[in-house]
Amino acid sequence: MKKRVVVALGHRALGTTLPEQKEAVKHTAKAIAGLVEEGYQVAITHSNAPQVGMIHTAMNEFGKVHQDYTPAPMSVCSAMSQGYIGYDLQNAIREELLNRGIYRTVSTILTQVIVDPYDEAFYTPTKVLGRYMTKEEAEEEKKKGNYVVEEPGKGFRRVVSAPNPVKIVEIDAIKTLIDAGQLVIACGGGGIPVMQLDHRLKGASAVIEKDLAAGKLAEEIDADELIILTSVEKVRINLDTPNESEIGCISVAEAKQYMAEGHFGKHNMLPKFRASVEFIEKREGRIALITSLEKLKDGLRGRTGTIIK
Ligand SMILES: Nc1ncnc2c1ncn2[C@@H]1O[C@H](COP(=O)(O)OP(=O)(O)O)[C@@H](O)[C@H]1O
Ligand SMILES: NC(=O)OP(=O)(O)O
Repeated sequence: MKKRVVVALGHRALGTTLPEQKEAVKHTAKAIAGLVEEGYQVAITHSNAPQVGMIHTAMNEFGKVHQDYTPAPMSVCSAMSQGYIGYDLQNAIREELLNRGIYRTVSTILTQVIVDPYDEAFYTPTKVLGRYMTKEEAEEEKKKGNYVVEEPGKGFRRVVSAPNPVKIVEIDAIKTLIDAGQLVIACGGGGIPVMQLDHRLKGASAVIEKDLAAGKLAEEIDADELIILTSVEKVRINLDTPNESEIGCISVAEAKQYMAEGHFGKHNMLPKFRASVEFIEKREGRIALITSLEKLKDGLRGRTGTIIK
C-alpha cells in the first residue's frame, strides 16, 4: 500500500512577496513531485504568517486612503492567504509533475479549522505578524482593541492569538481527494480559524500554528508520516550556547524530555515537536521528520534530519 504523508511547508518554501513566492514554489514543487514519483500519497499544508500580515496591512491600511475599501478581519485575511499561496503552489506542483510525465490533479481546499473560544491563547496573544509600526501607529492599533508588542530597536508589531486546532471542517472533502489519489493543499496557514456557534461558523481573530494543524490533518487522514520542512536540516538543543547540538533520530520520550526542558521557541520549534509527538503517539509505526526542503530525500531514507519515532 502507498505510504501517506502530510508535508508542512515553512517560510523558506514559499518566500513572502509575490515574486519571491513564484520562484520559491518552483523549488518546493520539485521536492513534492519527488515524493509523488516515489509513490507517496501527499497532502500539503503551509505557513502563512508573513503573507497574512501583508494581506492584513493591504486590506486595512488602504481603507485609510480609499474609503470604499472596507477593512478585513484576520480570518478573512487567512482565507485570502490560502488562495494567494495555494494558487501558485498548486500550479507549480502541477507543472513539475507534468514535466516528469505525471498527470495528477492538485487542488487547494479552502479549509476552516474550529478553535475553542475559551482557548487560553485568546487571553494572551503571542504570535507576531505584519510590518513594523511606529509608536504612534501602535497606539492606534491598541485603541482598536488589537495587541502589539515592541521589538527593541525595530519598532512595534501586531500580535494575535494562536489557539489550538480542534477540528478540520472540510476534512471529508480532503479525505475524498486523498483517497482518489489526488494531491491536496489544505489547512494552509493552520486553517482559517473559526468558532462554532450552532450551525454558524464565525471567523476568529487568530492564526493557528500550521505545524499543529498539519499534525491534526495527518491524524485525520491517518497518515504514516508527518514531514515538516523548515529552514534547518536538524533541530538543535541548547541553541546559542557552547553545548548546542543537533538532534538526530530520537524516541517520543526523548522528544518530550527536550520539550519539557524548554529547548524550543513557542512559535518555531515547539509546535513542530508538539505536532510530531501527538501524531506519533496516536498509532504505532508512525514517524515524524523535521528537516529542510533540500534534505528531504536523505531525511526520508533516515540519513539526516530530526526524526522522531
Ligand atoms: N532549537 C532550534 N533548532 C533549530 N532551529 C531553530 C531552533 N529554534 C529556532 N530555530 C530557528 O527557527 C527557524 C524555523 O522556524 P520558523 O521559521 O518559525 O519555521 P518554518 O520553517 O516552519 O516557517 C529556523 O530558521 C531556525 O533558525
Ligand atoms: N500559520 C502559521 O503558523 O504560519 P507561520 O508558520 O508562517 O508562522
